[in-house]
Amino acid sequence: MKVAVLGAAGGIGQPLSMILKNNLPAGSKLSLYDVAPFTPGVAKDLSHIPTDVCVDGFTGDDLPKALEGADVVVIPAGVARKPGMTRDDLFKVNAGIVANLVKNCAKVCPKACICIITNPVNSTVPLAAEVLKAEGVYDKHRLFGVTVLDVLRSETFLSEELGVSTARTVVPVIGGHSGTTILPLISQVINADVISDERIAELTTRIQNAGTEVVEAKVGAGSATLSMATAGARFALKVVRGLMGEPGVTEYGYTEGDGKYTKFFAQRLRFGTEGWDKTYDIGKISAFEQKCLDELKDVLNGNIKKGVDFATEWVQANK
Ligand SMILES: NC(=O)C1=CN([C@@H]2O[C@H](COP(=O)(O)OP(=O)(O)OC[C@H]3O[C@@H](n4cnc5c(N)ncnc54)[C@H](O)[C@@H]3O)[C@@H](O)[C@H]2O)C=CC1
Ligand SMILES: O=C([O-])CC(=O)C(=O)O
Repeated sequence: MKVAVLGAAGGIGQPLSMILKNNLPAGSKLSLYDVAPFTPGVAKDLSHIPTDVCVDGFTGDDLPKALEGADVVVIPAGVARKPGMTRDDLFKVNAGIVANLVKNCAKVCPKACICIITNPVNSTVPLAAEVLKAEGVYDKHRLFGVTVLDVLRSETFLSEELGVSTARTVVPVIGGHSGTTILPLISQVINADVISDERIAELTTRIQNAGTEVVEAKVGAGSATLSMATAGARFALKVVRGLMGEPGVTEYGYTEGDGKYTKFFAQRLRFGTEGWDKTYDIGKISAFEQKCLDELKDVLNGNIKKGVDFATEWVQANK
């Protein structure tokens, strides 16, 4: 397997690449690309870790070299939030970055599974889909928005709440990846019936605002990087396991599914040898969760439209 990380020299990119170097199957290749000129140095640094994963670093005009033969591309390239900003405020800068990187993927590794971390994920993923369509290579089973950090946070907060190990805490998180579009299904957590409705509402809000909690605590130095690197690696390694033919590997991710709720929607996916091959129904949800789900659809649809509209213009301008 070859995994390329675009934005590999950044706050997420470096620890994500380190986790991948330490955990990809023996014989894999890890390819790092970033506009930062020291990216080959990050690769050199990682290359001294004794695992059977070969690392290469690229910058500048060498993006095609970085992408050559990639099976999985993970994209954390772009700017991060500062206090007072919403994820949507990042769109202006990050939309063009994602469009350009994805166009390169379409040309060099059209069959790669692309995992987008760059915010606002709710919009950058539909945007990427349009760019891939314009290049004639879009396959909805191979394009993902990485929303699994919401799952990690939910596992942490719910295990603290219930006093049980994180290893035994499973929390589905559906919808999207910003504010009220993040919908943890706390009613489905084992023993959640001991948590009051009021407390469930508080926990839901905390999970929805957890990114902002980190942005504020980092006082201007960026947003979640280490927890995100952990989440991004968990996701990418599962995509790899699916591609390698391991049965029954699942995770939550934001993709173009069956359109039951919104065109792009985060839900549990199963990974196969051609990308995701099955989405799981959200199951029985509480009245509170149903109300949240009804309300998030308009917001998410607006975010999706924003990405599609941008891509339509971008594709015309960059023919
Ligand atoms: N999906 C999620 O759950 C999360 C997403 N994020 C998002 O991830 C993105 C990256 O965050 P950080 O790593 O903290 O930011 P960062 O600023 O530390 O790193 C971003 C990296 O992207 C690189 N970059 C910029 N333009 C590029 C281009 N055209 N090609 C290649 N590389 C390029 C920069 O040189 C930098 O090294 C942000 O948009 C942030 O909002 C952050 C946390 C969670
Ligand atoms: O909040 C942000 O800007 C970064 C992010 O997506 C998260 O931490 O969930």
